[in-house]
Amino acid sequence: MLEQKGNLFILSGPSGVGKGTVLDALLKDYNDICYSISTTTREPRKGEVDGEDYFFASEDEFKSLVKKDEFLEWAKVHNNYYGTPKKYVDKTLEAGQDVILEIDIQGAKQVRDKFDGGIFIFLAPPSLKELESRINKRGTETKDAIATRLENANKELEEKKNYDYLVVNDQVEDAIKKIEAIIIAERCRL
Ligand SMILES: Nc1ncnc2c1ncn2[C@@H]1O[C@H](COP(=O)(O)OP(=O)(O)OP(=O)(O)O)[C@@H](O)[C@H]1O
Ligand SMILES: Nc1nc2c(ncn2[C@@H]2O[C@H](COP(=O)(O)O)[C@@H](O)[C@H]2O)c(=O)[nH]1
Repeated sequence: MLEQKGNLFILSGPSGVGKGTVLDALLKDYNDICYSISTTTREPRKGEVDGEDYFFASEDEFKSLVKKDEFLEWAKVHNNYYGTPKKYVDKTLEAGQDVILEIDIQGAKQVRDKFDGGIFIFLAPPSLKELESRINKRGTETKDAIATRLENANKELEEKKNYDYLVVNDQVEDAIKKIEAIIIAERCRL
């Protein structure tokens, strides 16, 4: 068979919809898809590990990486900076391995503009009420931060029309199955 580059999958959707939950479960089944660890200026949450969940950086460090053009995309999301390290993505795809990004909607837009052939999956909540309940239940944000995330979610949901696939995260297991089906189908694409 001819040497082939890997596929770039982009999983996006509003905060609290369950991107992390779905992706963690998916990656347990798929050890041949590489998760790109983002850099962020957000404070680590309890239990989060530097270099596993995120590369945690100061705002100065982040801005210096932006200046050096180290990010495939970056954005200010809910008052913190987040970016996808470019070198990791390039080198992994070149090696023929698939990569998945879990990023916000602004970042996904940048990848769409810059990268040819990405596969964009929008993860949507069954309702805004359910989204609010999930963020509240997670309990990792302050009241103000939750309000910002929900306000942003209203606008973000309008973006789903620009994606290749729409997956509603009602039951985690069903959402995982649908994303697995997308990955398999894309791997068979001629
Ligand atoms: N299908 C589901 N049904 C009920 N609860 C869910 C479902 N999917 C995820 N959750 C819960 O919703 C909360 C938010 O999920 P998660 O942290 O994965 O969202 P996220 O989209 O990654 O958020 P963020 O963008 O803020 O990082 C978690 O407490 C998670 O357990
Ligand atoms: N544009 C980017 N968005 C990213 C990246 N990594 C994560 N994210 C998104 O940020 C929000 C908040 O995440 P949280 O961990 O603080 O809850 C969420 O929508 C993530 O998908 C990135 O590299 N670029």
